[in-house]
Amino acid sequence: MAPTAAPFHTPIVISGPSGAGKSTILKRLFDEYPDKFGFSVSHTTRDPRAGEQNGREYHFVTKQEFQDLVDNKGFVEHAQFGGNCYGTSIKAIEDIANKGRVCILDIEMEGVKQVANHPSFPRPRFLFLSPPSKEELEKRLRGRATDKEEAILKRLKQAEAEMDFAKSPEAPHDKIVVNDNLDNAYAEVKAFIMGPDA
Ligand SMILES: Nc1ncnc2c1ncn2[C@@H]1O[C@H](COP(=O)(O)OP(=O)(O)OP(=O)(O)O)[C@@H](O)[C@H]1O
Repeated sequence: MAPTAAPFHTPIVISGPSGAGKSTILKRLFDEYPDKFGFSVSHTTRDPRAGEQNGREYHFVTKQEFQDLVDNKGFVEHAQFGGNCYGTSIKAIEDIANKGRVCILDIEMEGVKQVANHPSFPRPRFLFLSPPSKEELEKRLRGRATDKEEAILKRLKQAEAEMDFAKSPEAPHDKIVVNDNLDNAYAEVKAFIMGPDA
């Protein structure tokens, strides 16, 4: 009898404005299903901080190594923040799938576009988490109390771009969940993520 192939788990891309509730909902999902999901380990050109281990928090690479991966189309998405490069490699996603887990990618709008347009990477499933309104998003960002005023205003401006993109015809999302009531939003996200082949 032919050996049975391990079930293939299509990765899930979750995006949405900062403050929409992605971390809150993913934490709940990982707590409920501790062995089912995984985040891929990203590459970065920034230096490791104390306590960080290569291959655990990040794959720490040189600028040249990073560029080689870019040139070889080894990243599904990559970007620069604060002078350092960050990217999600195909191999890092496969590493999660090879453990029999569903890879969850929590990425922002530009990354979503890159994943959707990648020349060889199979299309993942795209989920967009939306706040109920701009006013509520602002309330939550302020309530979270992790950012200074300037950062909050920047996040709100970026949120508008994310929301406009989600409504545009080029958006790849298979599902949009509005995070109004947390329990309802969690149930909807869970239903999307668990089916059809998770
Ligand atoms: N349905 C909800 N009702 C009320 N508050 C919520 C709801 N969902 C999340 N929150 C709160 O909103 C704030 C933002 O949520 P969270 O940090 O999960 O957002 P995020 O999308 O992960 O943002 P970032 O992309 O910046 O990490 C948190 O303080 C969280 O507790």
